[in-house]
Amino acid sequence: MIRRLVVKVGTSSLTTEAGSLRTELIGSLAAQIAELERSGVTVVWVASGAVAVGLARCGLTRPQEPDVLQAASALGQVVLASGLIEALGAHGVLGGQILLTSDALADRRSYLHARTTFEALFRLGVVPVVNENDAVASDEIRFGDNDRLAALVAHLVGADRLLLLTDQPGVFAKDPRSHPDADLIEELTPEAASVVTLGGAGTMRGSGGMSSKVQAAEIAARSGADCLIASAARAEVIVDAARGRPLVATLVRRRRRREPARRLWIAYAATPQGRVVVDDGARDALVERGASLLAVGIVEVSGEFLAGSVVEVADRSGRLFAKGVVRVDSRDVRRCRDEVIHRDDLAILVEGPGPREHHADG
Ligand SMILES: Nc1ncnc2c1ncn2[C@@H]1O[C@H](COP(=O)(O)OP(=O)(O)O)[C@@H](O)[C@H]1O
Ligand SMILES: N[C@@H](CCC(=O)OP(=O)(O)O)C(=O)O
Repeated sequence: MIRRLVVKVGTSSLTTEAGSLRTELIGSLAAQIAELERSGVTVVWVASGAVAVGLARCGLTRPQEPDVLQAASALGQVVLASGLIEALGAHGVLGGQILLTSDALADRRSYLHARTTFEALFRLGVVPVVNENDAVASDEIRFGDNDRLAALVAHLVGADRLLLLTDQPGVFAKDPRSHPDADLIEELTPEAASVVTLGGAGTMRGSGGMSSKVQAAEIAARSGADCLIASAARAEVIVDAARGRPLVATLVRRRRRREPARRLWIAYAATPQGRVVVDDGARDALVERGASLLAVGIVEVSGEFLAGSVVEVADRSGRLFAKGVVRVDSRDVRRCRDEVIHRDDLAILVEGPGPREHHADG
């Protein structure tokens, strides 16, 4: 039995084509969350649909300019959160809303603040209903999709499991909408992932599609949580996923070690402002030995960035293998005598025996 669960339900499940809430499904999800809460499992409910609901209220459909989508979220979020909180209330559970932006988790201080608030809500027996703060998030700092947000929240609260509920029973070898005979992938190992083709969002309303769920599962796995991708419509899906009962779904197993939240943010939430290309020696030092990046190993710098920005790190063949926070402006990189990226600010994106095994959680 797990202790903490983050459940994320997508727009395609929570809203109808016409952009209203699916109240019956929401009621059933709320009943399951209430059942788990009563049996001592702490649940966070990440819910999408603010934009879809808001657009419908204005008589609009996607696609729209970003500012219109942000404005739509302002209309839709209150409806979405009230619908969910009311549904929880019908089962005797309190719900409270938390709206997050990626910089809230990037900055150490606000990360700790957010964590403290989640913990206080848990102590009060309140289920946090979470979404991105779409109305104020700028393009640069947006998570962009709630799958990733849910994975970073799973890390923040130390969840043992992340459950991504959508309109499909899991990840298929190909998009089941265009390939109805595609096989369901029961466990997404790196080998299995190599045969999967991920299409875009299934509906006009959903945004992330299956590829953002697979990326989110990877973040969860790296932060110590198993991830299940399953159908929101399957009866008792949340309860069965929490209790480890048999379930048609796609599982991505957790890795042995949790990574620090800041490094997960660098790897997955931050928008890179530039790129450095390094030689093979520097690549090996970073990946195999967990070293910091020194100027001597850098062969090319592209983009203009300031100290403190996140940049991509690629090898000579152009393969992106890390991201990190630079300590110098782009024009000073070559002259830098200290670390250009300190090892603590570096996220390695490829498998290797290196730094990830050595760092405690942040
Ligand atoms: N390989 C795949 N396996 C399963 N679904 C896929 C795959 N590739 C693309 N999809 C699409 O992803 C959709 C789910 O993503 P999305 O619409 O963003 O859902 P949500 O709103 O629940 O986040 C599915 O309806 C499906 O059409
Ligand atoms: N924050 C947005 C959700 C964006 C999103 O990730 O949607 P989905 O792919 O349906 O989970 C909203 O509430 O409309």
